[in-house]
Amino acid sequence: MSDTRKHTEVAVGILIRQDGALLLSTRPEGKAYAGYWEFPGGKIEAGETVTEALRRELIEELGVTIGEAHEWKVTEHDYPHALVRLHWCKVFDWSGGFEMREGQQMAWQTFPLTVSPVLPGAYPVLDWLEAELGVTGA
Ligand SMILES: Nc1nc2c([nH]c(=O)n2[C@H]2C[C@H](O)[C@@H](COP(=O)(O)OP(=O)(O)OP(=O)(O)O)O2)c(=O)[nH]1
Repeated sequence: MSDTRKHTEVAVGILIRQDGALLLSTRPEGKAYAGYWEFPGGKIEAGETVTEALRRELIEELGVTIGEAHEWKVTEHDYPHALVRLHWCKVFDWSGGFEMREGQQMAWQTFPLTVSPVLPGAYPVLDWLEAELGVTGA
């Protein structure tokens, strides 16, 4: 029953470059929605904070060590494979190279996005980001 499904907690990083571009990457083969574009991140493991999980995931996936992660929004999405709770963090500082350690593709994006398809769980956040950049941009 849907109201008894347990949420999978996920930490997601919105890496924002100085020019305002956002980092998206593709989901590796073998995962649900393989090939879809998403913000980097992954499941929070037992005992981890959102920030700790995000830091670990970005090292594992991209070889990037993040500075401060600013927890921004929490959203939920009900997929056939999982009911996820997404903890969105903005990140402005990082160090290290971008190595696609899981064979992903990456792209720095501004609006309108030029990559697709994007994971549906990211749609609301993309709308908020686009609205913000519309206000603060230019
Ligand atoms: N990373 C990320 N996950 C997202 C986004 N939007 C969205 O709905 N999700 C969902 C998809 C997945 O169900 C879940 C993330 O889980 P995952 O399977 O990618 O995490 P993981 O890397 O820890 O996976 P694994 O080690 O278990 O293979 O969150 C997004 O923009 N980025």
